[in-house]
Amino acid sequence: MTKLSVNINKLATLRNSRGGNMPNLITSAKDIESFGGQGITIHPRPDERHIKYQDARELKDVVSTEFNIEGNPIPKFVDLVLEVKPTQVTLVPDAEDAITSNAGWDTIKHKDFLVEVIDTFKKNGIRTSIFVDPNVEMVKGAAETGTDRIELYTESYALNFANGEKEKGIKPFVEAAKMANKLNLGINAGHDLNLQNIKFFKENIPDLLEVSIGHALICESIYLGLDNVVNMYLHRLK
Ligand SMILES: CC(=O)[C@@H](O)[C@H](O)COP(=O)(O)O
Ligand SMILES: NCC(=O)COP(=O)(O)O
Repeated sequence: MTKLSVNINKLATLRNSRGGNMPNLITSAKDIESFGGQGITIHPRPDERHIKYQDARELKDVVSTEFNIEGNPIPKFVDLVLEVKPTQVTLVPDAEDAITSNAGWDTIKHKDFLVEVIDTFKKNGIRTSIFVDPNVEMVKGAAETGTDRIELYTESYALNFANGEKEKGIKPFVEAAKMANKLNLGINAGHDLNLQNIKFFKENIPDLLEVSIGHALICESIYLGLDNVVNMYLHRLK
């Protein structure tokens, strides 16, 4: 079974745009779980433009499914994760000014760093995952870091799928996943997955353990919820 972990970064972006506490992340996380979501993902960035470090602390007390914290393991991120102790930490090599994640780790070049930081998290009972491009050499490098899982960076798949080239898009992911299976690495995936492209991805990736989905899921929730809410307003305005 593939678990769905809902990334709530975008809810925090919306909340922060007005100050105040709407939408409320704690209520939203609980609701997502009550609707069947099997995990909550957050990706606090150094500028805290969406998820704030304090959100991570508060969510820890209410998330009863899997809590996944993603981010670049700079010292303050490492301290936060060690304090919060989520189920899983996903290491992402994103630059401070990145609009969103845009590359996986070079697991060969950064092997020593990754070995050290993964060891720290694992000693604290936190499952580790590292964000990688669908590249067999990077998967082999990931296995050497001691990580429990990899997260396949799916932007290229999503782009190819949207361009009508799903077979071309999925191919490197199938190869990377087969290598991960061979090396006993668990497989997660994420970035730009959506209601259109998720089924084909799931059907083709052997032993896909978890997907984390945020941007599209929140947009789709707006598209699919607008009809209902507009009509609720109209009803009250009668
Ligand atoms: C690692 C990954 O792909 C996601 O965490 C994605 O980067 C979401 O982050 P933003 O919501 O900041 O775009
Ligand atoms: N790890 C990927 C994630 O959490 C969500 O990415 P996206 O769906 O917001 O692109």
